[in-house]
Amino acid sequence: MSADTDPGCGADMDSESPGELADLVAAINITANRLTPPNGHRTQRPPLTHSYRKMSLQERRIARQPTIETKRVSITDAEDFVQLNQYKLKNEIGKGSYGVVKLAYNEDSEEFYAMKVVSKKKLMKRCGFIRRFPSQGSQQDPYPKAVLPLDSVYKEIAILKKLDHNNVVKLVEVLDDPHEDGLHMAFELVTKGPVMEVPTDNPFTEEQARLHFRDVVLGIEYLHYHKIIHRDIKPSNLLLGDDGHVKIADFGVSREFEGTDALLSGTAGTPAFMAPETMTDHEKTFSGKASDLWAMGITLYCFVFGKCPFYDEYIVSLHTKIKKDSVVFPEMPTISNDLKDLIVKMLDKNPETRITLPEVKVHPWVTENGTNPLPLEEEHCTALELTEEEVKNSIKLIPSLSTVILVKSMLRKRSFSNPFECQARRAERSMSAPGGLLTLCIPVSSPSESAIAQWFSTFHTRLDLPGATVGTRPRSSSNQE
Ligand SMILES: Nc1ncnc2c1ncn2[C@@H]1O[C@H](COP(=O)(O)OP(=O)(O)OP(=O)(O)O)[C@@H](O)[C@H]1O
Repeated sequence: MSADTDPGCGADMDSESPGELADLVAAINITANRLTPPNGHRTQRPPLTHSYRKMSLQERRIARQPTIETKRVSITDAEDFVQLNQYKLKNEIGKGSYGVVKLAYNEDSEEFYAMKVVSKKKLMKRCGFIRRFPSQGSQQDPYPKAVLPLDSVYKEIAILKKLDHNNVVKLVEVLDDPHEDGLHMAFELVTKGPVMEVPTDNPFTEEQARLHFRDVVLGIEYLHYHKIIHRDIKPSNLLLGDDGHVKIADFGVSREFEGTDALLSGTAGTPAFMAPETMTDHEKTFSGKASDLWAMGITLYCFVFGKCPFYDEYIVSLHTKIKKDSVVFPEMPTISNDLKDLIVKMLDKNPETRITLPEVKVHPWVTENGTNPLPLEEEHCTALELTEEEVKNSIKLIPSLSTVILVKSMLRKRSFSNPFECQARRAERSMSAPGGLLTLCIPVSSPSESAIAQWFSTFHTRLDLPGATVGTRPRSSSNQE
């Protein structure tokens, strides 16, 4: 939704509703057993517990597949879908300011995705129109390059490609054929859609709000750690997955920064969620991190009251309220003093004294007085590691063709000698450096490929001896010794 046209407190989903989307996905009879149960309604969320959070943190340690970039696209229209390479595009499930989002079935992976479809021509026209009518007397380009709509989509793609976190939506594939108008972005499907439509008469309980807010905190910590300011945090950009976890979406106005924080200027995002310091004149810079924290505070308020704390249908009056008015807590529903304390600290008009993310993480409301701490930054933000299971099954992770050739050769020759080394070199080395040569004889009757590879990988990593040569003998000869 565009920042210029809507203060952002209204619901902006006019396509399939979240419950309908889950039903729709489940109803499509292709891979029913792999999909969301038909009753994907909000009230059916699985209970979230602390151990659940621990489990998914371990799960996410497995690195995701990198985003695929496809430059050749074939599009054919069928009766009730459009075939786009391996994707069948079906119903529209959402609308953004730059295009629509469709449910897409990938015939290769047999999974559903959310396909954002953008018309490059329309985006170019939009900026062309603005370029033809510069504001009167202005010497400056009224639409600086960084915010050209098409550029901002490519910027969004560049950012999304780098991200791999449980609480951030994943961009799976970008299909961008220079000869086609449509730019397609396949995202993982987050079946329940926006976590909340604002305004609503059914806000979350404090417990529900805490669960979702903690996900947002982790997602934002990950983004800030990777030097990205989201700039448009609001409930409609927080998508709820089948597993009850929230994922941050829509990086259309995000910014990358260098150093410890972004020094931003100008307005971006959704007016009702914008921090007071962002509404000053354009030359003044402000902290990107602090502005994300403000938007998180407004979001938390929406979670428990179902409406924004500052609202006016006129942008100028809205800005005045955001800059001048104090936060008012309605009598109903009543919320705890800890939660009030957190919201007030997040909605501190002064970005210098506003609560920071590390402080939010240890706030008593967030941690339930320290009984439910959030993981440390290094536990969920740093580069992904192998899980114990992956190390155990290292045969599945053979990374290079040369390793595969090595194992195959060992199987064929029943020898652990290096197949890439020529006979002569091997002989030369064994003659010249007999002391450095280690020959191991192990009994092998009929080793399986995986057994040899597993043994080899364990042996290889433990031994770590340059020039070590490993040989095998048939069991019979070994038995004779
Ligand atoms: N990965 C996804 N899974 C499920 N639904 C999605 C997904 N991504 C987007 N949607 C749906 O499509 C809608 C539009 O998303 P999109 O990101 O295009 O627009 P937006 O959030 O309104 O942002 P903007 O207009 O600022 O680009 C979302 O509100 C959501 O309902």
